[in-house]
Amino acid sequence: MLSNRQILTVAQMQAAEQALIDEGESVSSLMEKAGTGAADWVWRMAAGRPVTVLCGPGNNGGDGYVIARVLTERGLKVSVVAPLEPKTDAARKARAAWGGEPVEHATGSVFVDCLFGSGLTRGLDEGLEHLLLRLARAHDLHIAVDLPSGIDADSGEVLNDVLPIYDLTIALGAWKFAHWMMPAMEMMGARRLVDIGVGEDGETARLARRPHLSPPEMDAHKYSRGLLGVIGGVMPGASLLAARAAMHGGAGYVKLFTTHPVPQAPAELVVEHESLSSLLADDRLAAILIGPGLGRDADAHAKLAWTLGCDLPTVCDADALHLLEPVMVEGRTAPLIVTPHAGELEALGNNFGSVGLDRIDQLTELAEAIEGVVVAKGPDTMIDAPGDPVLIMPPATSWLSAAGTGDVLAGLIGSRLAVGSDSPSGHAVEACWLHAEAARLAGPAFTAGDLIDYIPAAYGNFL
Ligand SMILES: NC(=O)C1=CN([C@@H]2O[C@H](COP(=O)(O)OP(=O)(O)OC[C@H]3O[C@@H](n4cnc5c(N)ncnc54)[C@H](OP(=O)(O)O)[C@@H]3O)[C@@H](O)[C@H]2O)[C@@H](O)CC1
Ligand SMILES: Nc1ncnc2c1ncn2[C@@H]1O[C@H](COP(=O)(O)OP(=O)(O)O)[C@@H](O)[C@H]1O
Ligand SMILES: [K+]
Repeated sequence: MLSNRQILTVAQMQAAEQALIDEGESVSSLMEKAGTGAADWVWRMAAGRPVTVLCGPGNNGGDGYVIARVLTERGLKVSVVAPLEPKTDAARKARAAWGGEPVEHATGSVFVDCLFGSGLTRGLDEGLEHLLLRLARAHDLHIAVDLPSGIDADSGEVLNDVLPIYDLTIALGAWKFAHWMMPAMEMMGARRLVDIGVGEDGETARLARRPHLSPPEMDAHKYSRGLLGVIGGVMPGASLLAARAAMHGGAGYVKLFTTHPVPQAPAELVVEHESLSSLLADDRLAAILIGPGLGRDADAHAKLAWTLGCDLPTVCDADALHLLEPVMVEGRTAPLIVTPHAGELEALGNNFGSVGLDRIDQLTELAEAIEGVVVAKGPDTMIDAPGDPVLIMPPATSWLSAAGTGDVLAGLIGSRLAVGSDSPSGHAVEACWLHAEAARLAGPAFTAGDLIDYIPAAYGNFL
């Protein structure tokens, strides 16, 4: 059965195709499924208007010939541009079955890019880049089959400086990483998946599943729902944002520890100014969040080391990620979640020996090194825990690119960890969904403070 969440590398995709071939499929029969499935989407988009298909030399081009044949049979006017002759048997057969004559150039309504798919090994040369752009400019609607040509399927890297922007990308068989990773995902438009028979493999990366949250138990009380301690520092605003978000994330009780005055703290938030060690000695604490507003001085370092030494379920964000060292996590057994944005991921990489790697490898190596969950934030937020498949969040609104929204997310993760009803990575996923949903409900141009106001409504959408 088609898994609409599975994300495969090119090597995994090839292995999956080989498995189907071993079961009796041929490359041509797979191409027929891929091409007809893609043709259905192109047919809907074209709505009777002329279509131009650009076919490359490999099996992506082969899919293009199947699309051209199917749409011609359905009565559409179809032109094929084929700058390179087909090189694979299946593509040659598909071209013969189409039976038409390619043209040098075409104008029309719908442009279908079947130049290269997952077999792309390098950027497009100047001639192909110009052809692709010229054809794209000559059409109103742009559809990429499997992948836009010119991007690396495994990393999402865009290999040419200028490439078309697509209205629709039709993934074949399974998602590739580029469908959900920046910068490639930005040029894909809507994404649709066509089934060619690739089955479910529990080991591979996947899109994070929308969670189902529960209301408190009938006999719940504030401690049974979870007590979260938020440890602040020199910038009380950031830790206050995190604590306020946490109060709406499911935990029954949130305490903010800070030596600095917090005049804007709401009445419901308990602000503690006593010693950190006495706060951490409270055996009712279910989880700790440390980092937002902490600072990076010696005092902050000492607070972080002490906190991690208490071996409580802990979320480290922001400044804590610059101070975190391998010695601080040694011997810990309680769950640890770190929430770096791109810059903090680099900083952690320097301290934990995962530098010079691509994003996915950096993520997985770091999760191993800290023996905890890594939430690599950004437009393509990814979550990994040692031994688990990498999870990628569906894109959230770009209005989240506002100062302090990371503090809100950290508060939500801490809150879910304090609730403690799922695995630590499950809680990270819940929090990312709550965050994204609150942002969706908040609409345009919100601030981090506004975002917090939408968390209860977002929560309601997951009950
Ligand atoms: N396998 C299956 O069962 C199925 C696969 N399917 C489809 O096949 C696609 C993968 O097919 P594929 O592996 O043939 O790769 P594809 O992307 O068409 O191009 C490779 C060719 O391009 C060449 N080339 C590469 N980069 C280049 C560049 N920059 N500039 C110039 N040339 C370049 C490269 O040769 P090279 O020069 O690198 O030796 C090679 O000749 C996949 O995305 C899906 O659409 C479906 O039909 C379902 C069944
Ligand atoms: N362009 C974007 N699209 C979607 N989400 C984004 C985008 N930019 C940032 N975000 C999200 O907003 C939050 C920003 O966090 P962070 O970078 O730590 O900001 P801050 O430190 O100001 O709080 C993260 O959850 C991140 O995933
Ligand atoms: K393509």
